[in-house]
Amino acid sequence: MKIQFYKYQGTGNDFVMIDNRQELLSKKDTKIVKRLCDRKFGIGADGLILLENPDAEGDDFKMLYFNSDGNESSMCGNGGRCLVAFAKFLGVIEDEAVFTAVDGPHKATVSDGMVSLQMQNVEEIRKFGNVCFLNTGSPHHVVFTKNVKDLKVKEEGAAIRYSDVYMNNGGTNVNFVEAEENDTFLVRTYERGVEDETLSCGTGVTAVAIAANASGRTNGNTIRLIVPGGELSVSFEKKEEGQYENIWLTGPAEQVFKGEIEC
Ligand SMILES: N[C@H](CCC[C@H](N)C(=O)O)C(=O)O
Repeated sequence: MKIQFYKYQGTGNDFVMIDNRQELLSKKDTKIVKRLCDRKFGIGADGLILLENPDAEGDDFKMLYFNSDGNESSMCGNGGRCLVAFAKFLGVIEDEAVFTAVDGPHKATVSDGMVSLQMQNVEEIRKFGNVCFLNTGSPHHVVFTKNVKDLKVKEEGAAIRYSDVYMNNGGTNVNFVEAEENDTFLVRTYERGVEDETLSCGTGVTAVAIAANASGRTNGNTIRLIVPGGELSVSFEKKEEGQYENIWLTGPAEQVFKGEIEC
């Protein structure tokens, strides 16, 4: 069966996007998803996203996210932003969206190629020295360090992701962070389910921004994150210790190409 697909990227985190409202693609076929994401035998992407008809009253659509290993996964922040741009391109929305993803409801706005996505509230942040662990729709280990540009992110990230602490609890994403001038941080991310460094991770930079505030590394509530694929910003409201709400991830989302592929 021929399937039409669109390729999107948000600060270098790239996705195969499929309008699956006719439910042409079987959601559970891990092998197909893995092949479509394969950078040699398929289209190539960090993940694959299905736009589906909404279940919840008042929603514009539903989001299903798959990592490039073919498995359905937790929330993807950059993917959510790209999906909103895709929905606008398809005429499913105009400049605002309400949709449900694996981690619950999301609101978003889109204008001039920039998408702002509201993320789930953060209820708990665990701190160990220069490390924070929190969930922003996906689990993130955040380590504040120096000389991030010299790190071997794939090796060092995998060592943490597969360590006993995380191995038997579903694993984690790993973010290496270096403070720049106040309210700006450099971030490199090892992504679970891609099992490599990605050029950007939306739920990752969201975790970094909140961890920086929670650990006293910034007093700001609008944080600039510089990633290998570009720049994102995260804004939030701190309610109480470890409680953050009204969290918004903002950055570009671009359609790169479209095509058809035999599935
Ligand atoms: N690989 C992540 C999900 C996608 C995260 C990332 N692409 C983002 O933009 O949030 C995980 O399995 O937890």
